[in-house]
Amino acid sequence: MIASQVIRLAIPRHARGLASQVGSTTFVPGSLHLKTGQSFYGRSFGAPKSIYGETVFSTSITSYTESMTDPSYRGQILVFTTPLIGNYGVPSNKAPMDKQDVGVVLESQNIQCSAVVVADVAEKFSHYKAVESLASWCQRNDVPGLTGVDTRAITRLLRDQGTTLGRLVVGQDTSLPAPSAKEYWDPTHENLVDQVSTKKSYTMNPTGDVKIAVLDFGAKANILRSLVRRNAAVTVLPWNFDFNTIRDEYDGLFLTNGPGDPKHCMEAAMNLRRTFQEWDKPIFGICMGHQVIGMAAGLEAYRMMFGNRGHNQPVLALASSGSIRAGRVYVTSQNHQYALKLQDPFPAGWEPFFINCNDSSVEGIKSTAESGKKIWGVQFHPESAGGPLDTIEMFTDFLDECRSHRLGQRVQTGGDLMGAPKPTSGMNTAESARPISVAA
Ligand SMILES: NC(=O)CC[C@H](N)C(=O)O
Repeated sequence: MIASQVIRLAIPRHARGLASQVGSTTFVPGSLHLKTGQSFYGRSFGAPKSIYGETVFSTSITSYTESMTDPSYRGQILVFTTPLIGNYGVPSNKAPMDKQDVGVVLESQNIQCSAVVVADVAEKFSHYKAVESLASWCQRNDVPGLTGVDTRAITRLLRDQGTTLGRLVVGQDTSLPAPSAKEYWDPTHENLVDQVSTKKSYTMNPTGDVKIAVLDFGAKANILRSLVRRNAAVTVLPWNFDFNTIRDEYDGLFLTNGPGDPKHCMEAAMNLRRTFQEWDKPIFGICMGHQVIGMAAGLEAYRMMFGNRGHNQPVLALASSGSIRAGRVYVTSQNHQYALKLQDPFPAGWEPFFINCNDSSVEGIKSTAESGKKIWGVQFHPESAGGPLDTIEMFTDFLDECRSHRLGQRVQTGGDLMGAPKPTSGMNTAESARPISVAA
């Protein structure tokens, strides 16, 4: 790659000077510099501030509001491949906290990504629930945006060279030279989970009929909502809380999504390994939660080239369990940069559950029937928000197993986890498990 390569694509004339007027909106120039030397020039919107971040792309067509509030995008400059973004505006983010809702409409209180890059930001928006434009929402959240750039070119670069550190530059700063390679901030060096996880535990829907503890690595609201709406009493705990100290009070354990490199969550994986050994109630994890389950099981997590971000990722089920049938393809919502390594053989007591149809990466793992455990991890997001709901019933499956365990009953509805024999010695023990490790 040529270090000083500059790609000037469709640079609107007004983007080269200071603030200028288009219609009723004032635009200031903005640009995106990549550590690999490429620069893209356009117009800024939202907060007038320059920031560093990890530049990633998402192929989602809708749900920019849900993606931008997903805490797993923390530290990232999010490039949307869909050209027109903002056309349905932004809704009010207030919701009740009750048996149906968890206090927010979107995936968290605020925008979580560092910045957004779009080909064409909608100046006008229209939706019956919209209360403001994308630009004004970004401004209020102190998040900069860049528009008027060729997001196809940026995406092709990121696809070919992998996720790349970037700097989004706004206003006067656009006349400064691009940063040198060593000036780029790398969010993966930070424990981003610690920044977004709750600091204090709290409970939602306390009268629910099944008690679920949630380790919060940066929970999307729709995960909590999906549990609450199925009448679970949900206690959310900080990511590094040792669940073993309170586990007898709960019917199940859930591990959420979360930002950054899973190796920052080793402490949680070590705690969880003990839980596997000493507790036989159901455990379910999504995305970061799935990676932590995998590391605790002795699998390795590695960094993918550009990850999977979008709401159209096909996964093939390799095993049947609950509502999931082996051999079926499910379309899923995803946002991840890391994945568990497919290894042969899998650690004792574990098997692959899903595989990605595009890149063959591991999309899910589960405890084997022989292990007697009820543990599932999925790399994708069954709760969607946004995206398809093909796998939403996995929440029902999990809570059914928790209720069934609680009642000491067997659920006779088929699927290899249903009615599995009681725990034996099939699961990894501290001695047999591989060391917890993360590939560079
Ligand atoms: N959505 C998530 O939980 C992402 C997990 C992890 N941060 C990754 O990028 O792979």
